[in-house]
Amino acid sequence: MDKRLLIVEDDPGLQSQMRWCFSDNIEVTVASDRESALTSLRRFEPQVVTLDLGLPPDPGGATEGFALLEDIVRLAPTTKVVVVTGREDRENAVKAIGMGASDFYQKPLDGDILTFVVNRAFRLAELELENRELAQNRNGTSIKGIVAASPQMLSLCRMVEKVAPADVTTLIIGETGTGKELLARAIHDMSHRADKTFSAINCAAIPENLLESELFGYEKGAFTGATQSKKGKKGKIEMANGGTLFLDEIGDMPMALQAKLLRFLQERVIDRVGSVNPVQVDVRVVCATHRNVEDLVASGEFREDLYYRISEITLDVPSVRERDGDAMVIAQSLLKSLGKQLDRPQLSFTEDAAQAIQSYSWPGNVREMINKIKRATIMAEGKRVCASDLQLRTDQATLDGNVLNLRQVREEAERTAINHALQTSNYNMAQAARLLGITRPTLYNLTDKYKIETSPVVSDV
Ligand SMILES: Nc1ncnc2c1ncn2[C@@H]1O[C@H](COP(=O)(O)OP(=O)(O)OP(=O)(O)O)[C@@H](O)[C@H]1O
Repeated sequence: MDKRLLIVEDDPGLQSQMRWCFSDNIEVTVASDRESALTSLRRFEPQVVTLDLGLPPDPGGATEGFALLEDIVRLAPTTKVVVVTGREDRENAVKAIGMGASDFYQKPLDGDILTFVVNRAFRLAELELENRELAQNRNGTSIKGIVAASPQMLSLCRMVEKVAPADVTTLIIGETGTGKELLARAIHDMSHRADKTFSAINCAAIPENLLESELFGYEKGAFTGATQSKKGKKGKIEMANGGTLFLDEIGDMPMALQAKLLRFLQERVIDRVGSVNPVQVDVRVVCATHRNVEDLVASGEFREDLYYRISEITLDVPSVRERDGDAMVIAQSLLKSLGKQLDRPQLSFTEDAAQAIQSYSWPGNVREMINKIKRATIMAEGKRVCASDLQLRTDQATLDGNVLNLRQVREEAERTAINHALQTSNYNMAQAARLLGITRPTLYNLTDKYKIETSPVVSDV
């Protein structure tokens, strides 16, 4: 920091004495009255001002000095003002501090003490500047894996940073692909449990009859006849002991298991399947769902008491279309990382591609972006990804002169919807079927009929 000091002093003798107190690394300017002091303040922007309160036209009083102090605090609030008063003038010194001066110095002049006080003011100004710069630079987020620039997402990230160290049960809600699991991991990584296990289970992906033993484990001999039961096995809850348990798609948890989970959350003990000896477990629970849990409670599909237990804190992750400017920022970052991964590091978006990215509604959020940009990275010719490489067309086939009949329109619509559901659900057939409102076998029939790929083009990012 270039140090600049303004000395406001009307006595020419004192002015030059004060000048001599400061080493060469401080640029010193002197002013004798309020007007010239304000001119210097504007021109040199000193970090520190020493201000003699007794200025003309009231050199015996302090009115002009106080008026100037008020001006400085108003015009340059970060400037540190050291008020210089007479020996017996404690009262005015205290008043000046109350008005915003950072320190005071009492005459007669003692070079060592004045230098000490002024250097301390410079140090304070420097620390405050560093602090402001740090605060300003926090326009991104330090959460690993999260690319965000929108105020909506940045404020959510700040919340995550606050929630993480507190051992509260947290519910993360938001549309599919918005980053709920990423945030759950961030909560774990930023908590005091970070060096212990993060154990995740997707309640929608595991058949109901297996979910209980997956979660709670089972005791030796629990399932008569089953070979694996000879040994017994710890469930995900026990495996997370000391760490964090992430229950994804909690809204899909079967009713019977909801009661058992509630008991665990209340008493922090679990009963393995086939066991009568409860096991004490210390885990932090983070849940996520893309479903509206309040609606599920209203329709009787989710226990109200469990809902209150899991949502001590609720984090609502905005969809990509609700984040101002994030679609483009995330797309650029994905193009860079996928380009590197797929050996096409020079790729950039054309203007029409950028336009398409910003106007598309991204119903599958970041996961859909990954799939679309991965495809475009592979398909792009030359060094530019254009809108057609992204395949963001939303226009439906209509009965114009180019369409044969209603069956063709219907098939086209079905094909588009299925592709969309598969990409949105990251090719999870059960989830895609649910999105489409059909059964899994029907979805398989349709993907066979339309020869639609049931797995992504290349492996995940
Ligand atoms: N802000 C982001 N920046 C970069 N990548 C992101 C961001 N948000 C999510 N992702 C990536 O998008 C993909 C989907 O994220 P994640 O699995 O956390 O979403 P989700 O909300 O849990 O989805 P679902 O509800 O379908 O389980 C992951 O590969 C994740 O790394």
